[in-house]
Amino acid sequence: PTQIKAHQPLTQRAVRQSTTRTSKPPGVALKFILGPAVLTVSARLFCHVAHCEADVNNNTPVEVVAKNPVPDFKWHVLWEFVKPQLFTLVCAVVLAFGAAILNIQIPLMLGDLVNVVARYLRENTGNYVHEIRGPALKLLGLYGIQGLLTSGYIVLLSRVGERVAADMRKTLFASLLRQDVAFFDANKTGQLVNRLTADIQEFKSSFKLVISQGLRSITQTVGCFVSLYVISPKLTGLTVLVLPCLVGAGALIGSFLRRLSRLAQEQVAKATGVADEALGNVRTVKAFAMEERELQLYAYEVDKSCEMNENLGTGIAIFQGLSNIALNCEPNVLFGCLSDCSEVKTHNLLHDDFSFTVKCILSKVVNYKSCIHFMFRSLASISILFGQVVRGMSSGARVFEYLALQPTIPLSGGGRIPYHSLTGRVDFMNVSFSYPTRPGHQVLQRFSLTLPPSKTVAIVGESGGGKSTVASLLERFYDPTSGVVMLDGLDIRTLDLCWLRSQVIGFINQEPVLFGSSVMENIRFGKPEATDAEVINAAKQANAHGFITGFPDGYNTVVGERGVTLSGGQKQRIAISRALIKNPSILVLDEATSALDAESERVVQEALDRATRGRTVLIIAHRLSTIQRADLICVMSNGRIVEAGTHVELLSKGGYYSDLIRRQRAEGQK
Ligand SMILES: Nc1ncnc2c1ncn2[C@@H]1O[C@H](COP(=O)(O)OP(=O)(O)OP(=O)(O)O)[C@@H](O)[C@H]1O
Repeated sequence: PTQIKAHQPLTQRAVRQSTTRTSKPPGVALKFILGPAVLTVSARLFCHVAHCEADVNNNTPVEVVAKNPVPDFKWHVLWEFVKPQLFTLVCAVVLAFGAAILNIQIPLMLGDLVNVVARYLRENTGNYVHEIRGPALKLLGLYGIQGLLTSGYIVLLSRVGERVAADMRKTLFASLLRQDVAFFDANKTGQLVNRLTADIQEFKSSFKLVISQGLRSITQTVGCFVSLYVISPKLTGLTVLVLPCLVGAGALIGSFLRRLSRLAQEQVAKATGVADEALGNVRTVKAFAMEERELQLYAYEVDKSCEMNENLGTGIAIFQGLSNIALNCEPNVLFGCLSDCSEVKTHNLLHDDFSFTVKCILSKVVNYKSCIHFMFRSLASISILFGQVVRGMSSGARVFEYLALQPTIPLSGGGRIPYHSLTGRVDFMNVSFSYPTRPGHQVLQRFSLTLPPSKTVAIVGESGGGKSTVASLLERFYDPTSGVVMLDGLDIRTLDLCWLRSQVIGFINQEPVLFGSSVMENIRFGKPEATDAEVINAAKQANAHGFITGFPDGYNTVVGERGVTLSGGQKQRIAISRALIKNPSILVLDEATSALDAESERVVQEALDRATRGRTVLIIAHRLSTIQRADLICVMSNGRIVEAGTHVELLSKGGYYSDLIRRQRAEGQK
């Protein structure tokens, strides 16, 4: 049996396993009824806690965004997107309204036509063709105009929908790119991409459907209502009394369904996140033969989202069923009251002829009943639309939630130091820091360090000691919880961040990430306005020109997603070229050679030695051999500098550094 199991296709096994994992516990329906309520209460509590912790640390409470389960749908934000399309939208609405009015006219015209046919059949006199021509042509004309109006409003409406969706996508993408690094620590990429794609798609579909179908149903309802009033004002009054109760009950169930929808959409985004992570790291997944586990994880999340969406579907179905029952029963209840209706009594008094009275009332009743049925059918289709409104609004709310986010570290604004007077001196003064996603864990504690202009400072120390965090603070990926980082004596929080990152600091890390475009574009990423000659010059400085020109397509070689078609050393040298092209005053090398083999390291090190000349350099190093020539070496432990000096000074001290060197040599000999 084990063997048979081993040969089962992955999908079947994963699906089976995930089914067992997600098999419904008893009372699952209850969970979904109580769940949202409990979540709302608990989310409020937790949000509060997260907020308090973040406040204590003076950091962005990023979790608040991630944990807030029900963002509100903000009409004013929608208005901002719709405003530029207002003229087109109004035209679409007018055309749709015209089409709906004609829709009401068509049965009446059809009635005229049928009357002519019936009269001719009954009396068999007159010129049939002559008599039928008028109503028939009118009806044909009506069909034609109705068709034109319908095409017109669909064209306009789809234009509005597409443009609103495109604007939303662009604005949301811009808003996401603006966010702090801490925001990306707290939110999975797949979930963010889901908001850009699935949520906006859902919102767009709902938007278009609600306007086209909603307008038709509402117009028909209003048209029928007027007809009802003409037939019997009293019965219509009774209807008006009953309707608000139905609408109130509907709104109540609606808010519950919206919450359910929101949870279901969150779950879909979570499943996308799992797939995104697995596909994005497919080499690691394959290297560990983890395809099956990833599939199980994905199947588990998909099953959960399927279950939640089924529950939502059941909720919507129950709601629509109930509203249909209510809408269909209402006319009958009204007619139950008809015997009591004074209109009937008046008819009885006025007309002694009982059969005449019955005929009059019956025709009125039939008219009223068919009219009210037509109206309730329209109302029923509005209630069906309601499901779409629920989904559309919660998708919209999810999009708007991220649009409203303001980064705590603004990308632009602040001062710039003129290039000729910039020395590149950096001071960390009493910096304490904890990551916003882990506010209780202090990574740096009253950390102080100076990077003198044009000198090389290396930080070494145990793993997790906070070395990379120092580099992140210099790049201003995060702001210190307390203390200050200064550039040429100015707090970097007062400087223009865009200038700082694009012109002052060059950053090269252990695993350089390239984009799936050409070598030329990847290097130019460091300075978009750079000429081809500048790109080639930067590549020469980084020892990259030789291998690039060795490729058949030279600088036009496409490097594949994240640079998969290049070796580690080649990627690193392109990353160095990318950093050098902006001619930065400060270079940060975060373990830039630690992922390379000895030969690649030698070539890259050569490039780095050339690149670091005349600049302020911060090297975060694992391999101590690469930093021996640094002007200052600092040993970090638990977020503090415990030892500092040159290689020779530190060796002679016989402290932490010499201990590290000894350990590394011992590891190398093993
Ligand atoms: N984005 C993050 N969110 C939360 N905690 C983080 C984050 N990045 C790092 N940390 C934590 O901060 C501490 C310091 O990490 P850091 O990467 O600065 O150490 P390091 O000295 O560079 O380690 P290594 O030499 O292994 O790269 C670690 O405990 C780590 O778990």
